[in-house]
Amino acid sequence: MSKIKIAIQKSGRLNEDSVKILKDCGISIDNGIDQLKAETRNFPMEVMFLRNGDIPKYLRDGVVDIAIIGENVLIEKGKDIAIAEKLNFSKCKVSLAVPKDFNYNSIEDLQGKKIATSYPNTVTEYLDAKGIKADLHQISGSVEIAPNIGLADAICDIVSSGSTLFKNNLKEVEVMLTSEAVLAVSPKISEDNKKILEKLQFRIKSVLKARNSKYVLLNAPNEKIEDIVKILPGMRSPTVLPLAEEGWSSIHTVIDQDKFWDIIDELKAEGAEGILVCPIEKMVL
Ligand SMILES: Nc1ncnc2c1ncn2[C@@H]1O[C@H](COP(=O)(O)OP(=O)(O)OP(=O)(O)O)[C@@H](O)[C@H]1O
Ligand SMILES: O=P(O)(O)OC[C@H]1O[C@H](OP(=O)(O)OP(=O)(O)O)[C@H](O)[C@@H]1O
Ligand SMILES: [Mg+2]
Repeated sequence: MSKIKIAIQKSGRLNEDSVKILKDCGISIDNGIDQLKAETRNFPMEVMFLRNGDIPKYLRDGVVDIAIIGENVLIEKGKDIAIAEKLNFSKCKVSLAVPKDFNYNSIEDLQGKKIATSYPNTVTEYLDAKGIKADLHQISGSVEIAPNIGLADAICDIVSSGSTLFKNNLKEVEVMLTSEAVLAVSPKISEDNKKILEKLQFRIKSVLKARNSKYVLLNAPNEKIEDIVKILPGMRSPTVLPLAEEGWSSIHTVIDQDKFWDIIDELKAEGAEGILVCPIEKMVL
């Protein structure tokens, strides 16, 4: 039977969440930590542990069928590679930054300047579109230190909390792109493995949907049910069950995590009591 080959990052920012999402999809990896390759239980899959930056080439060559990779890396060196699913973790930006005392007004201020980066294609494309010519200095890490040691006037690198920029006395001046972890697909994937990919994607969608949803139970007087149901954006319509106490009901529904606190305030105002909020493990739609 065919097995799909998936690449995940060997170590670094993406590794833990990549292993976790596979686990939440019911796929456990047999002792992958110090190996480059591991088998999985319960699913026709082989896992390769690779460097994030090398993965686009392995996908292009068909050495692996799919991969969990930072979208920013695909934009930099894998524009020909398709994204099957966005995974909602490792969210970051790729930005241009300059020293805090640089009097920056517009991108024109970078004309002819020296920019240090690990993302030369992304920067070149961004600057070309704005008619700016800069002198790129490609380095593979610790980019934020470049202006302080006189290596560059500006930098382009990943920004998340902004604390690395802050510590190095830099300020973000242009956000070139936003990124998150994605499931990418090799253009050479076989028909058999495409079917396995479909199964995996179905599981991933259920896991992601569940992560973003909460199961809510609450009690309310019967005369308030209609108003409360109007507030609740459930999967279909909420479940309403009578309580042992005459005149009261229990209402059950699923709501988006992001909307949760706003909705809770409205529910309380309508007389809801005993509100319970529970995590959901999987949501099959
Ligand atoms: N501070 C951050 N916050 C959120 N996501 C990040 C952050 N830094 C990096 N990422 C994301 O995680 C990916 C992997 O970053 P990491 O620093 O672990 O590896 P790397 O050194 O870029 O790659 P390699 O695996 O090739 O050594 C990046 O491409 C980006 O998508
Ligand atoms: O805005 P922040 O939250 O500070 O995150 C941004 C930093 O995170 C990444 O580095 P990482 O810590 O992965 O180290 P690395 O350079 O060794 O990859 C990235 O290269 C930035 O330097
Ligand atoms: Mg890094």
